[in-house]
Amino acid sequence: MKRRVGGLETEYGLVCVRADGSRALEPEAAARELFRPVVAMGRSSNVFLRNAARLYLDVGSHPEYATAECDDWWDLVAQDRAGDRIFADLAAQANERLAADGQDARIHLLKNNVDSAGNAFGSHENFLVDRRGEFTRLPRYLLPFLVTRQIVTGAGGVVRSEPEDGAAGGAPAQFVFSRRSDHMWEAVSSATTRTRPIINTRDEPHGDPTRFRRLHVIVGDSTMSEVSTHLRFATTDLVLRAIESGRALPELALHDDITAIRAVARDLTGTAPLPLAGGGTTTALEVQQRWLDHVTEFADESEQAVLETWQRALDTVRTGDRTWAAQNLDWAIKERLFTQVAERRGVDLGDPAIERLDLAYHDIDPGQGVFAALQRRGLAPQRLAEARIEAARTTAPTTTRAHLRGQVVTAAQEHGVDHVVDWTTLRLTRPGAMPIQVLDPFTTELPAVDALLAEIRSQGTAAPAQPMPFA
Ligand SMILES: Nc1ncnc2c1ncn2[C@@H]1O[C@H](COP(=O)(O)OP(=O)(O)OP(=O)(O)O)[C@@H](O)[C@H]1O
Ligand SMILES: [Mg+2]
Repeated sequence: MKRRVGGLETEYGLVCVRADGSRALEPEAAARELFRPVVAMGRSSNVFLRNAARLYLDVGSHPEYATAECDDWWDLVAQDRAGDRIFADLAAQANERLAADGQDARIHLLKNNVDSAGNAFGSHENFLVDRRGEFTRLPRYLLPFLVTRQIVTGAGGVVRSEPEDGAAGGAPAQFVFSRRSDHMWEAVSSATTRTRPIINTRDEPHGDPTRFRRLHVIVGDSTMSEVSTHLRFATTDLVLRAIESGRALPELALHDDITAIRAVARDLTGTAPLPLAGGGTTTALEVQQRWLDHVTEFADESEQAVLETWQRALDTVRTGDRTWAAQNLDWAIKERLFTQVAERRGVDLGDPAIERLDLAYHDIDPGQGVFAALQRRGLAPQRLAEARIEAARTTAPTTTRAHLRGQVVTAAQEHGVDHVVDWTTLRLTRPGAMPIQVLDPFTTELPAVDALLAEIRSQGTAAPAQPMPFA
């Protein structure tokens, strides 16, 4: 597929603490407070916004934002960043209500993947693929790429590895490319939580099932850096295109994906031997470089910047020179930050202060989050213009069917007309209203939608309702 649709689902960690750091509200109660304006406006904790994204409360009290369908990966980053701001505003509003109520309680939303109790939650990438392509052939080529992709796009973090010799004193704390690697239990499966696979095969295309499938990639870390988020989609898209092209591909199937993903996380040199299914070994750096070299053969002019950034990321691991990466890639930004703070305080990386810093890095509150503070000091990237991120809060991507959904939701909100939409369907809730199906994610114009918009405008109340106050 030359043009591909994709979307990113982010589950946020939710904590509500007192000024002394102890827990103030249980997650369920904090989530209820957070979603109060959403439920008041949308009469549900599962709504679609004017930017065509889905905002909802998933099981386990993890607020989730799923971006609209994008076919440009910088658009996707803008839509994702807009989601952070929408949730940051909801949290700020909830905190004002709690304070006005005299409660010593503050909600924090964390765009990360593991909470302090060791529970993992997700950041799922969705890619449209052709039904006729051999879906069953995908994992063989995609898995080695995804297992090793963390050396580029991992969020970084600290784990306590098992001591190799059972020595006393506990396991040493160690910086890793991705903590999520330890929470992956299967390579491919149709479950998302129970066994947590790298690729989820649940067949839910959100489109014409005879033409499309939706590839659901579960392995990614939530990334704060726009460069890291962009690379997750841009590199995977290129690899998918290579697989779809039918040409000869790098044969790098690993002997054991799950053992390998944990080993890759812990090896900051990228050179630890990874046994291949067909005998012999490879390394994380080799797998990534082979794929990069392979896709370079057919990438076009507009993709040169992605190839260069990908190469820079690999060179960082190969040479150990962090100059560029420590200001661009999440794992390297965190590696430098944690190392500096640990040295300054005379503690090791396993110290609780470093764990708190890790959480604060992912706090989406623009005033309290460490990532936002680093951005202000020029130590973390901001590639997208401020205006583009702000516009993405209320404007859907214009090059996919999200454009249609965005128009319908915007008009319905402005005119106070009850409606129900999902990824494929648009309809009014009045009795007898016919649903409009948009089964091709690339559709951006449809006469039936024009008619629906005219109906909404004619039905609308004389004094239009205000759009949702948070987006
Ligand atoms: N045909 C498609 N191909 C690829 N991505 C799609 C397609 N249709 C929708 N998407 C994207 O897939 C994501 C779906 O998010 P959603 O949270 O609803 O996921 P789900 O897997 O269907 O459900 P849940 O998270 O409730 O299990 C969105 O980011 C959306 O933009
Ligand atoms: Mg979801």
